[in-house]
Amino acid sequence: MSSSTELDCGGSIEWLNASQMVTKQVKVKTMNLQMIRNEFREIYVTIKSQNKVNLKLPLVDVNIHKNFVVEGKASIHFTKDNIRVMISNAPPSMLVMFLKTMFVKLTSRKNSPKINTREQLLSKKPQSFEEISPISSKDVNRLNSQIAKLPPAELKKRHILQQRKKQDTTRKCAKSLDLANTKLTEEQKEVLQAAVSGQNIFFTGSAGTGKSFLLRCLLSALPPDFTAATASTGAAACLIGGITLHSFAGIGSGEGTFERCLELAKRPQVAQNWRKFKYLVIDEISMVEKDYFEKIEKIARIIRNNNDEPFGGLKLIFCGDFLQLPPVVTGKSSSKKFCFQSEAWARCNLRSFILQTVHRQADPKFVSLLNNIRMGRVTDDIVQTLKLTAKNELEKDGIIPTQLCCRTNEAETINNNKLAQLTGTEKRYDSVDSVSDSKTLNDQTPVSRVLVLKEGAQVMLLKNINVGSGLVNGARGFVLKFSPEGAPVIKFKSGLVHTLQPEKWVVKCPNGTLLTRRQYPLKLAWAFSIHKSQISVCLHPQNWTVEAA
Ligand SMILES: Nc1ncnc2c1ncn2[C@@H]1O[C@H](COP(=O)(O)OP(=O)(O)OP(=O)(O)O)[C@@H](O)[C@H]1O
Ligand SMILES: [Mg+2]
Repeated sequence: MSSSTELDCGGSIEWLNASQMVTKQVKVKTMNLQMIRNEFREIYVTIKSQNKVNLKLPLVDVNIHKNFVVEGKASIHFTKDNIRVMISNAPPSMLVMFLKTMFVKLTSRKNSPKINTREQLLSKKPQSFEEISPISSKDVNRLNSQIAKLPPAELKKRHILQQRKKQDTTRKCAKSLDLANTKLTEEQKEVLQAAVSGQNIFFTGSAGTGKSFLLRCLLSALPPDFTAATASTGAAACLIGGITLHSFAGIGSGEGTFERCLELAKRPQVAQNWRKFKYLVIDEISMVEKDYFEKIEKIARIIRNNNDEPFGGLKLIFCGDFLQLPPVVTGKSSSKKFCFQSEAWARCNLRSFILQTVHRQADPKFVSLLNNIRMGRVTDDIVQTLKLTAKNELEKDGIIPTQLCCRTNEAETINNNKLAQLTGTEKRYDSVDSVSDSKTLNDQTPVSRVLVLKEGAQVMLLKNINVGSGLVNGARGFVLKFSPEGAPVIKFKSGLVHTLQPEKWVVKCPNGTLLTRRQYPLKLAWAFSIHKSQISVCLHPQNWTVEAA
């Protein structure tokens, strides 16, 4: 893995003339950028790509564009040499660290005493280049003292700009670049190391041990163009910014004969998908069915023309908890098995990790109770503790516990009945979709095409609007009224009253095109299916009071 002073990526290098026109361009599949310093402590960036490029550019004045850094893209313009390096396919968290280090080193260097050319020529120091050290506390102190020296007006301007930028980024890319800054625990780090070093891994752990959290960190440490980020359900895929395993695999439900499935997978677009990736990530793997798993494993070997390695040599990163959701059983086949029961799973030779620390709940007694139930161990003590909760007050500020149902249509019936019981006028909101009648948008966004509300309707928020004030995915409340413009005004359980605006969801198709849906981020929440609740509220379960159906 690259350090924060080195970056492996793809991209191109452009030579510009005085009017900033590109006079020469070299495109490369892979290149290596590294920050080094010479005997006079001047910083250079080396750019190397096999036989194609070998540059050493002084890091004195650069313009950095980093709007697409979450996608692993950025550009660095070395103004002195008028060379622009277009970076793509960089692991986003590495790219963030690299650019951050470049910024800190550049700023702290600006303050250091300069040695002029004459002094350099006369110097007796032997010529040397060494790797630059990662950001040190010295660099940070230098940077801070420089900021402290700024006049108050400039400081204020910077602060406002920073705040605005922060809000923008949070809204634009919730998948967070801050992941680069977050502290993984030792057990999480071990998984990350194994994955980025190319081992086939499966990591599991009980609810709240940070599986999804770690997976998002992991995805940001892998090259996006070579990583197929998939999940067994649309909603889980949406949470990691990926696509469903079914749309990636391209064999429909996988229920046809193997020959038929192979035929489907050989379609050019699908086959290209199977060939171009290096890593296959599957979240919520427990919901992937055995026969389906076996089929795609064999198909991968055939299409990738590599029969010796599991999945034809793809590096595998599987995540999920087999003690949570099993594969969805449809009417046709009632005896579906877990994918770990397949021969293909054994062939994958996965290194398994079990995350132990629960991050979601702080109460050790509650954690232990949940862990016992997870393993099917329900002692008298646990029964007693749970029975005592029957005395808990269920209704709070007009919000009743959400009922969990085994089937989606059961939950829909409850919600529709409750809505019908309200006497107010119905308000209907149609989503604005980039394509009409899209099954993908219906399956992969948590919001429905048509949302019907009334005053008093119990709802759940489906997007993080403002984490600091508790307006998070999973927060519940009820429709207090409709604003003069017709927008729903929600009173949340926390007491906060907020007028909602339509939000945008973006779904990636297997061919890379993006579909969008704009809708109010709400869903009726008197009842929810267990599958939906698992996926919609996994980020903020503390907002839930749940009553079993
Ligand atoms: N290293 C960490 N530092 C701080 N917070 C963490 C860390 N790891 C996980 N968390 C937090 O713990 C909570 C639970 O994490 P997460 O949703 O990833 O768990 P999970 O294992 O995927 O649970 P589930 O099985 O229910 O899907 C989240 O709020 C997450 O941000
Ligand atoms: Mg999870």
